[in-house]
Amino acid sequence: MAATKKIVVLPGDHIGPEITNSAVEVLKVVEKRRPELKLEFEEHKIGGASIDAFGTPLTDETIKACLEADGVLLGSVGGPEWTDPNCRPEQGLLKLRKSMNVWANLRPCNFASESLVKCSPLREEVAKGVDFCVVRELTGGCYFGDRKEDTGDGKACDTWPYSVEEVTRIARLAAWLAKRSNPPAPVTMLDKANVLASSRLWRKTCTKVFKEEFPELTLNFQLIDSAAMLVVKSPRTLNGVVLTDNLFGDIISDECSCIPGSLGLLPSASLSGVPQETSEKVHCLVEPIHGSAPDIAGKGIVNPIGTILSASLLLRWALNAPAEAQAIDDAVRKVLDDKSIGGRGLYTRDLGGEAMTADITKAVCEELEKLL
Ligand SMILES: NC(=O)C1=CN([C@@H]2O[C@H](COP(=O)(O)OP(=O)(O)OC[C@H]3O[C@@H](n4cnc5c(N)ncnc54)[C@H](O)[C@@H]3O)[C@@H](O)[C@H]2O)C=CC1
Ligand SMILES: CC(C)CC(=O)C(=O)O
Ligand SMILES: [Mg+2]
Repeated sequence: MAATKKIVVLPGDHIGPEITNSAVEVLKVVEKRRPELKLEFEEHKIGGASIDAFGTPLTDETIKACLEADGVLLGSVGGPEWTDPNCRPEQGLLKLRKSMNVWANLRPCNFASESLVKCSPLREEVAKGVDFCVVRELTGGCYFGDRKEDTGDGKACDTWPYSVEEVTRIARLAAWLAKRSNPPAPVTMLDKANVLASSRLWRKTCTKVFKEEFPELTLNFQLIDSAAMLVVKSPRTLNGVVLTDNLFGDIISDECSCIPGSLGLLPSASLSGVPQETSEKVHCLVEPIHGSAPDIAGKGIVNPIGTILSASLLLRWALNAPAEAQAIDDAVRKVLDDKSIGGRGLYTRDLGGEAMTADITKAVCEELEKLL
């Protein structure tokens, strides 16, 4: 009999439940067509929903469930209604990442379908062929450094700590990813080494790791401000692996989402190690890269593709089911390429179309049924 895999689902706030519902529907199709992959879904609260129910953005019970699970699927947290700086929805997500020790956040940026090139605000010849993966350090840096709130003295402060150990492990993971490509992909590290001490530690550590352990790989350095310019001017120069810290990775990946056309398209997977490289349990948390989009919540118009592709990453990284993950990617591509709808694919409003969240989800499920 197939061993049941437990997936913890954390819908979160605003559009969170809409997008996790879509991804769970898609995963249920996989389960239906692959009886050897038995999935059990267990839902918990996080963020504002948890504050409202329990007075805290993340309970110990939810952390325990996530640590015991085979994988965690998160929607999004946050919203303007939670205003207490000492009890914010986002603190729940940061605490979850730290508790699961998921220090590596992989954010692939490419075209889920080549037909999307025409949705890019960039000219076609600039946008086409973009294919890189942002490897963002996720449990260090200024999101986790000591901070001081303004307590009425008109002063606030955030700190930006990194250790050689934290940089070494993410550098090795980026190199491991780069080596999986044929030919091996170049790695571009983004930092602010002309100003920040933590960035200089990153450069020194990455240079050492690549020179001593991966001399066959190319490691380029790019300052983060000019990298932000390259993302819109010549994004293919970043093709390969883009290695960067927590804050820079957060910001640049939202900018990168404009290349394929919408923040709603891009998935992410956060890992506590490389599953193929260790016998220890690797925790895996998947989520779209966007936030809780309060401006469009509850209208049925959210683009669910970033979350559906996150479910694909869950199959790939947490459940060792690469063929099923590929089938989801292929189903998404078919839906985006479906010319039967006004001759231009099935798109939600963020991509200039009229499809509802439910239309996209249903179409992906139907295509997936045919593929599996
Ligand atoms: N991982 C998480 O849970 C994250 C949570 N947040 C939180 O989300 C809240 C809103 O933040 P914003 O800055 O507005 O960022 P956001 O990512 O929620 O939205 C930015 C813009 O993109 C649009 N958008 C986002 N996802 C979309 C989708 N799937 N389909 C169509 N359009 C989409 C929104 O409608 C909005 O206009 C804040 O409380 C923030 O802290 C922000 C980023 C990540
Ligand atoms: C804690 C967050 C809301 C961080 C964020 O914006 C992200 O991970 O994309
Ligand atoms: Mg973000």
